[in-house]
Amino acid sequence: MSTDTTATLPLAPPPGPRPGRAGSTLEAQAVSAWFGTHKVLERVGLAMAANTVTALIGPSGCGKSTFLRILNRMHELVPAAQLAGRVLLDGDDIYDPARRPIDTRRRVGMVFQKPNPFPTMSIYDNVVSGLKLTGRRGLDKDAVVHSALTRAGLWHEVRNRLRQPGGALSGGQQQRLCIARSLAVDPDVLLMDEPCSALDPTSTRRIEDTIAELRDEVTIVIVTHNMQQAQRVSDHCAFFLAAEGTPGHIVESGPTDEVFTDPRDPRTADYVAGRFG
Ligand SMILES: Nc1ncnc2c1ncn2[C@@H]1O[C@H](COP(=O)(O)OP(=O)(O)OP(=O)(O)O)[C@@H](O)[C@H]1O
Repeated sequence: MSTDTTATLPLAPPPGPRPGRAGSTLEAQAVSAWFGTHKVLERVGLAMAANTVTALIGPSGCGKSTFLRILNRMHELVPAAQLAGRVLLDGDDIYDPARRPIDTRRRVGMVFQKPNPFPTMSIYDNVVSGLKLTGRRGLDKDAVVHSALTRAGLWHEVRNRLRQPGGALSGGQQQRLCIARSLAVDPDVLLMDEPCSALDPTSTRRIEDTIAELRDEVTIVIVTHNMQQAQRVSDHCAFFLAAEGTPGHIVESGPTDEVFTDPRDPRTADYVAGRFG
């Protein structure tokens, strides 16, 4: 790889979705969570089918982000955080003592609310930054960069400036760079915690387009406060609520169309109609 800041990668044809590749199923069973003595989730059960997008919706503080972090073992990094229940990734409990957290985090990637590329690191190095950490050595890095940036919908915008710093990109481009960084380690599941909340409408649409394209190869779980976005991007939807100081729980989950147009629970109807939260 040249150090020329205008360098492009001599690769053709551009890679599309990985052939024969499918996302994984993820299933939470009776998941409860605490921070110290504060119980924030109560026996949450949710099946997230392979190659679907599941949106987690609900008012602030009902435990959506905590639940998301439990799905890739980031919750346990918080001091005094505890949990009960099981999370099955393709049928295997990610909390089995024999399994290493790093293996789960390689298979279950995460994109955060605020784009967080390494700002002084080049675009190229940002994309490959997770490879060593996750034990994926000996790969053709140029091919990984080309593929991950293409799948994140960013390749054509940055192909001529791969050696420029990630921090020089716009907010929306930085978020797609973070998606590319997650994709570079070849995850089966991608968790997204309000990935568009810091972005303008155009950048938001680009990320939503990217989510639609990635559905064929990864299973996606997204937290969003934007009801239109939940309807646009998700196949399934789970409505969380933590009423009056009680721990967060799922009031209702199901196909997104049904949750929005024909909810079973009046609290869901009120929330999706914007009557509270
Ligand atoms: N690191 C932490 N230490 C202690 N309590 C925490 C921590 N993180 C979250 N909490 C608490 O857990 C509860 C659930 O928070 P969480 O961030 O999961 O909710 P949320 O639904 O994602 O909210 P928002 O939509 O505002 O992001 C809240 O009461 C919050 O104060």
